[in-house]
Amino acid sequence: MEVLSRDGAHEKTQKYDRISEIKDFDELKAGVKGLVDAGITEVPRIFVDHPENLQSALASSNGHFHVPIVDLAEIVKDPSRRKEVVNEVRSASKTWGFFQVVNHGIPTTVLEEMLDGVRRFHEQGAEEKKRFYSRDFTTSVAYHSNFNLYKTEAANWRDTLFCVMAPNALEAEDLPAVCGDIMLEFSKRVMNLGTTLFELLSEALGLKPNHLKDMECAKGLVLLNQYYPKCPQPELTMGTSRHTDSDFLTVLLQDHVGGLQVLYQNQWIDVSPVPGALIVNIGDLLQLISNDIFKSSEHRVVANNMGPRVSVACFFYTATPPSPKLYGPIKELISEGDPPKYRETTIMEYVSHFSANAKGDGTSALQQFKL
Ligand SMILES: O=C(O)CCC(=O)C(=O)O
Ligand SMILES: [Fe+2]
Repeated sequence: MEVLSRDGAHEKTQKYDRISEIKDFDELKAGVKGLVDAGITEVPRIFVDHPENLQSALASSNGHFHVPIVDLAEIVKDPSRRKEVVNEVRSASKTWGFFQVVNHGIPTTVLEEMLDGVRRFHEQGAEEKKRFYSRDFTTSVAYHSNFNLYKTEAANWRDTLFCVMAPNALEAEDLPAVCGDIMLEFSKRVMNLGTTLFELLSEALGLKPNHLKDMECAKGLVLLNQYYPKCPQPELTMGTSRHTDSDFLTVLLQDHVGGLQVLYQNQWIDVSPVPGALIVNIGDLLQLISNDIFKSSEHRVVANNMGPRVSVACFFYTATPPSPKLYGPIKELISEGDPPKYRETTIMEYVSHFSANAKGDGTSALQQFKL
């Protein structure tokens, strides 16, 4: 018998044939939802996380801190308020890397119908979903559980429907029938909101309103339609392990269940559901091009036994087809006193490093691009 290392992680992976259990799970093509539907009452060991991750998950959320809320109606009603809104966006993007937006122009009915559509997709028959099951991220539509299933030490209690909505327009018939129409409607509106957000973020960096848009930050949109089934032992696993987002910017729609947390001043703070609001967070690529002025913050989702929980993470970046553009710290933000902190990269190169490192332990791929 192999002598086990004292390192708990190693010990855990050596005690059983983890890869073959992962394969068995993956080959069912029914996700975590499939396990729950099959009536499991215990979390299978491929999902069981390290005690240190779970302990801090339970001891979280200090009521002193709240993610900032930015009211976008101000800039429509009274253009003279724009400067104050830009200041709020700057301050939130530098410190939290997260804020919520209200009065963002997307009707609540569209948000609710989108969440319902994602729920319908994940709750339809297993056979229907299986047709979309894939780990090929160069396709436009793929359903799977845990994009990094074969890399992490603990799988997450989550299934995902991945859809590349822009720059190449999809037709309703390319998308799952139960949610295609609402995805197209929702994406169109999120693209419009993205334009407004990138204008505000450009101004917050002291640049012309079109700067980030002209760099094609708002050109590509990927939807990660997340489904977190009710978990029989939420104290043993995570919904989404700690991570930063690899994109420029994420607009996140969450339902009423809660469980999203952001790391702020070394504490996990709940990003509580606010009816009708959308969450906005800075991704790694925006941290890179802003030369660390904006912060891509770690966040995670705890598992729950109230579920299911549904969310839609809208990633702004051009993933498919890959953009040949090189991205580095923006020239206008660089001076003798503020030299570039990162080397240039393409989105594809960055995302490849990110995925290779997506082990669920919060290690940032940005470090590898530091000068
Ligand atoms: O489900 C959520 O609220 C967050 C998901 C997330 O962080 C992601 O997809 O990157
Ligand atoms: Fe995320």
